[in-house]
Amino acid sequence: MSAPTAHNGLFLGLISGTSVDGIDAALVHFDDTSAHARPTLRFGRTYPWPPALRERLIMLGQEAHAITLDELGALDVQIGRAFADAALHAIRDAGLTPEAVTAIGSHGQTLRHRPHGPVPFTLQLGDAHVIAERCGVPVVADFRRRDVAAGGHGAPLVPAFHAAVLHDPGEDRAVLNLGGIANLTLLPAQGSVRGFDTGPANGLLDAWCLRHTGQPFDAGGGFAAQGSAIPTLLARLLEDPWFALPPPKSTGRDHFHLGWVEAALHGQEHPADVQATLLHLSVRTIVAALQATQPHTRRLIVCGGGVHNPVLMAALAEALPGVVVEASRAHGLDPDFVEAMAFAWLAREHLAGRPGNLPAVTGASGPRVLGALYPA
Ligand SMILES: Nc1ncnc2c1ncn2[C@@H]1O[C@H](COP(=O)(O)OP(=O)(O)OP(=O)(O)O)[C@@H](O)[C@H]1O
Ligand SMILES: CC(=O)N[C@H]1[C@@H]2OC[C@@H](O2)[C@@H](O)[C@@H]1O[C@H](C)C(=O)O
Repeated sequence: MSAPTAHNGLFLGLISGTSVDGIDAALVHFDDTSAHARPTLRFGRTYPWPPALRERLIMLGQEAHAITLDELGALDVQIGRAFADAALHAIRDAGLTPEAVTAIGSHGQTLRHRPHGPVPFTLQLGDAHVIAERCGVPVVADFRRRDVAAGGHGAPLVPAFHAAVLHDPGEDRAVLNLGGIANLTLLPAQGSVRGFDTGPANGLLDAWCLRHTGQPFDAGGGFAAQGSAIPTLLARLLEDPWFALPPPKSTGRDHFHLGWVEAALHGQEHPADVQATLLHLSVRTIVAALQATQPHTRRLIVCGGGVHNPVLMAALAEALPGVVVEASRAHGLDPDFVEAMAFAWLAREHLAGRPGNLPAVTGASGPRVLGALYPA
């Protein structure tokens, strides 16, 4: 079989994000071979995790849960199988066969993200050999570690894709991903792209909501709307020194988890008020970061699951008078599949031999081709 090239058109992006809410699959067509080719989402769907595997992943992501080497090895394969199943379903559900797909870009599942310290690392599992074997399609995977090896955070990676498809020379824009963690991409009309994580978003909202209502997420923001933010709690949470760090910066659920919230509670708080406080924590940290880094932003383009939370979206718009706050759909990008599309794009950049990272975003010492190729 000949090696895949960036000249072929259809790529499949796969990711499970920090919310572990499902495996997003996006079949993306690119209209030419350049990095700025227009991507079209041909098919996007989120496939559920096997419930026991999801439960274990959430538990492992929350705090310092111990894991044996045996379990780690098995998890890598189990996640790889779940990703392969999602890929095969997506290809079939789109009415295609694997031969139609040039390559799969698989992010895998982040289990730990520790880009600081004497031995910086980031760990995504989901054995790409298993995906290539089961799908019969070349896979590009392990996108973050080369950037970390080059002194970067290995995250966020999606700003390069945002820049390729959403930059407008006529206005200062920003793109906000409201995932488990929130991250911003700054797209000034002129000047270089920047991007960084701003802190927790849906991850904490989901965890608190599950504990107090039994529901996996706060559908429509109804639970938060029953309460009011508690100013003293909000102030205590904002004291976390991570928020004051300058970019480049990235974080994960191993930092912002339920234990982190509990450490700031007195115990008398009404659960709905805590939910509202966590929602406003996301808004405050996003808005503060945007105002500090690109104060003249005209348009904030929002993607990620948080666009479906009207309470969160309204609070953001209210905190940003003069800024157009809109979901990415207004720009032809389904907000639920922007990240998966980005990993389809990153696979394509790998095959083209082009760097996928932006050193100004991740802090890496230079541009690097990201990921490794696992042949079909
Ligand atoms: N109808 C809704 N109402 C409120 N929140 C919603 C709704 N639909 C989705 N969400 C939120 O979006 C989350 C999923 O978002 P998304 O898939 O963007 O996260 P992720 O990709 O896992 O995170 P990350 O970008 O940090 O990796 C859900 O866990 C939930 O909190
Ligand atoms: C280590 C890791 O998985 N980070 C995620 C997480 O989820 C959102 C934010 O934190 C972002 O930094 C990143 O994901 C997206 C896909 C990115 O790399 O741009």
